[in-house]
Amino acid sequence: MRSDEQYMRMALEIAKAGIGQTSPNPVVGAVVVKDGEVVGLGAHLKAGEPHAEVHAIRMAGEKAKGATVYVTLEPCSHYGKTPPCADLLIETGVRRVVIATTDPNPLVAGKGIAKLQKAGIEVQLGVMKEEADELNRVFFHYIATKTPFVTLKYASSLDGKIATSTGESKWITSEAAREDVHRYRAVHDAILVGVNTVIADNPSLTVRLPEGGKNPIRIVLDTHLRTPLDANVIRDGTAETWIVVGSEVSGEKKKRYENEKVQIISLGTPYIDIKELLRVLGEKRVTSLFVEGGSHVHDSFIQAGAVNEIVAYFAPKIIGGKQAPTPIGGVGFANMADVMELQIRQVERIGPDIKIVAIPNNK
Ligand SMILES: Nc1c(/N=C/[C@H](O)[C@H](O)[C@H](O)COP(=O)(O)O)[nH]c(=O)[nH]c1=O
Ligand SMILES: Nc1c(N[C@@H]2O[C@H](COP(=O)(O)O)[C@@H](O)[C@H]2O)[nH]c(=O)[nH]c1=O
Ligand SMILES: [Zn+2]
Repeated sequence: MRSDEQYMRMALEIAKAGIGQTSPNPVVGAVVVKDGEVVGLGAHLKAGEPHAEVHAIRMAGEKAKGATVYVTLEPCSHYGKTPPCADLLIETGVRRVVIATTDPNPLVAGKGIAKLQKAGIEVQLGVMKEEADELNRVFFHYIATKTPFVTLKYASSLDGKIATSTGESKWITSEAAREDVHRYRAVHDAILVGVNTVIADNPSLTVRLPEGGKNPIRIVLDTHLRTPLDANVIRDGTAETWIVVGSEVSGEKKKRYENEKVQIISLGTPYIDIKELLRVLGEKRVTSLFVEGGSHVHDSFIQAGAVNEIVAYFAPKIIGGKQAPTPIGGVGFANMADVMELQIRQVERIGPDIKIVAIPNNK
C-alpha cells in the first residue's frame, strides 16, 4: 500500500506526458487505486480530447466503483469541449478523490470540489500542491492574465557576450545546449525575436530535434518592416510567421510580405508596446512565448516587467571587446535600486556549458 503522496507523485509524472501538447489547456494526470492496487491511469494529451480522469476511469472499468482517484488538478465541473469530470466521478461511484491543486479557471474554481462533496464523495485537497502548481505555471499565468507566460532565453560567453564585435555568434554554446533550447521551442506556442536577429542570423526558429517536435509560431518584432523578403522566416514555409509592425507601415508594403504562412500584425501605435503585444497574443491563444533575443528586445521585455522566467546559457569562452553586444541592451536600469531582481531556481551543466534558470522575485 503506497501513501497518498506516492500515488500523487505517480499522477504528476503521468501528467508530464502532455507537456507542450495541451495548450491552451493544463497538463493533468490521474491514477485510480482500488484496495491498494493501481487499476487505472490517464493523462490529458491534447485540448479537445478526453481529460485525464476520463482515460483513467475508462481503464479502471468496473474497478473504479468504490476506488480512490488521485488527480493533479481539481476535476472540471463545466461543459467545455468535454463533459465534466466531476459528474463522471460521481456517476462512477468512486469513494474518495485526492486533489493536488484547485483549478483557477473561473469555470471550475472550487465548483468541481463542491459537486463531489455534495454527492458524498470524500475529498482531500493539497497533496503535492507545490509540484502541481509548478507543473501548470504557464496555464495558471494564462488563465489569470490572458497573456502568454514569457520565458526569455539568451546564450553568452563567460564574459557575457552574445556575439563578437563584428556580429559573429556561431557558435557560442555547444550542440547539447542548443538542443536544450530546441526542447524549449518545442513546448512553446510561439517564439519571438527582433528584426536585428533576423538580419544578423537569418534564423529558422524551428525545432530540429532527433525526436522531432512541433514548430512554434515565429514572431518577429519589426516596427518599420525591415525583415529581408528572402529571410528563412518568410521563405521557408516550415512554420507560421507573424511580423509585428508599427502603425506607420503602409498597406502596400505589408502586402509584399503576406503569404499563406506569413501574416503582419499591426499594433495601433507607431512603436511596439510590449504589454499591448502580449494582450494581442493572448487574444490569439498564445499561452507561452519564448523570447530568443536580441539584446534590444530582451531589454524592452524587461523594461515592460513582462518576463516570467529567464533561461541563460554560459559557454566557457571569452569573447571580449567593448563593442561586443551583451544579452540585455537597450536602456537598462540606471540605478541599482531599480534593477530587476530574481531568484535562481536551477543551475546545471550541459556539455561544456552551464545553464541557469531564474524567476523574477516579485512572482
Ligand atoms: N549563437 C547562439 C544562439 N543564437 C541564437 C540566435 O538568436 C538565433 O536564435 C539563432 O541563430 C537561431 O538559429 P536557428 O533558429 O536554430 O536557425 N543561441 C544559442 O543558444 N547558442 C548560440 O551559440
Ligand atoms: N485538462 C483537464 C482539465 N482542464 C480544465 O478544463 C478546461 C478545458 O476544458 P475542455 O475545453 O472541456 O477541454 C481547462 O481550461 C481547465 O480549466 N480539467 C480536468 O478535470 N482534467 C483535465 O485533464
Ligand atoms: Zn475534466
